[in-house]
Amino acid sequence: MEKNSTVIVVVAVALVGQGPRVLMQKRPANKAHGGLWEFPGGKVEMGETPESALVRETDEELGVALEPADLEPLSFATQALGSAGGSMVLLLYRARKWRGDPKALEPDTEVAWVDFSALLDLPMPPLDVPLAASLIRSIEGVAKAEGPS
Ligand SMILES: Nc1nc2c([nH]c(=O)n2[C@@H]2O[C@H](COP(=O)(O)OP(=O)(O)OP(=O)(O)O)[C@@H](O)[C@H]2O)c(=O)[nH]1
Repeated sequence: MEKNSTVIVVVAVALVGQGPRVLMQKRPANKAHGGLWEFPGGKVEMGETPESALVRETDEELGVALEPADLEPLSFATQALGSAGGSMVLLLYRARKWRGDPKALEPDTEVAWVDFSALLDLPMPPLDVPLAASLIRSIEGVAKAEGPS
């Protein structure tokens, strides 16, 4: 049987604030990965670039305005979609600048600022665990490069 070669591209962003801390979003109970905490974002739609999809998703979900130039590619993770084939690729960006105070605008979602020290204790979808670890390492790398304060 011919395998499905569809690749679903999902984009997500780590909004990083002082602390450091990161904005996480709780998924609606009735959706895939319901009740788990993830990075805000969603699927890239036809005609969009990954960056324009993220600008749209963060506007819709959080009411924040991101500039594509402020999106730093950070890491990615992939997952097979099941026996029919196909896969999902999750691209994680990092942003330190945005306009607006993030709020949970979608029904049945929550947002929370999470200290990096507590991030890996959150219940997250499986793909987010290595991505969260990459995020923590990236900030530790910045702290080392900048030297003791
Ligand atoms: N946004 C986002 N989605 C993630 C993350 N980790 C992860 O496994 N996913 C999965 O990627 C998929 C993204 O779908 P979504 O439902 O958020 O996308 P969307 O906003 O375009 O939704 P829709 O298809 O319901 O309209 C979901 O299966 C979601 O569970 C993450 O950190 N952020």
